[in-house]
Amino acid sequence: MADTARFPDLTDKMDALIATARRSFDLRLQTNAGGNLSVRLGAGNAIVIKPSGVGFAECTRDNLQVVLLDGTILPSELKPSKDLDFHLDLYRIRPDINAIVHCHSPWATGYASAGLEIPCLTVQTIEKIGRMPLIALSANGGPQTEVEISPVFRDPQIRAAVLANHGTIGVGKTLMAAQYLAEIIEETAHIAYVRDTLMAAHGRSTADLPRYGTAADARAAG
Ligand SMILES: O=C(CO)[C@@H](O)[C@@H](O)COP(=O)(O)O
Repeated sequence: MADTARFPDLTDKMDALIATARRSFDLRLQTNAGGNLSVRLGAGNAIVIKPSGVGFAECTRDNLQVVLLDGTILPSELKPSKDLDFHLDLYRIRPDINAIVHCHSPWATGYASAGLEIPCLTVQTIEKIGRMPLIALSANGGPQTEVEISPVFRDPQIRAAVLANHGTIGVGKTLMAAQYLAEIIEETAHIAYVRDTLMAAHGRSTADLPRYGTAADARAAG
């Protein structure tokens, strides 16, 4: 494990990442060895990231990877996540991002596989997320990389996105903030499916729905 002299918060950030990964696994946002998550170290120029091929429930202080923002991988028996490059690029272009949770949560990935952007249809989702763009697969039809992901997150308002046929990304100032977004994305996809199914069954259209927004919207409307 990299030395704590160089990164005094290393152990704390590793333990936070392990706890976040376990929470995702326990909530079934991510099973098997898919998905990945990372957190920026206090020094600012390095991150801790899940090792490639290791499941969220199997992350330990010994297998987590430390990588500098310039791409230098600190010595380890394992390799960092296959998605390392998009994680690093997001930290470089968005100083406000200190944590990233990427998972293949089923309801959201179902929407993403249907080519549908998940509607931010609850007041909480409007308030916490605002909009979660659907990001297309890479030009060769493979998983999205920083080429597709970074341009979307250059908008400082974007804190969540859905990857077509792949999964979701939540970013935040802390791992818990990013994790909460991963949970809200999944919950919103499930709620949207229930709403759309019930409306179709009752012959209703979204035109029948009331205008709504956040409490701030309501106050502003007077
Ligand atoms: O789905 C994808 C492809 O990028 C990844 O999230 C998934 O395979 C996990 O890869 P890693 O174990 O992080 O290397």
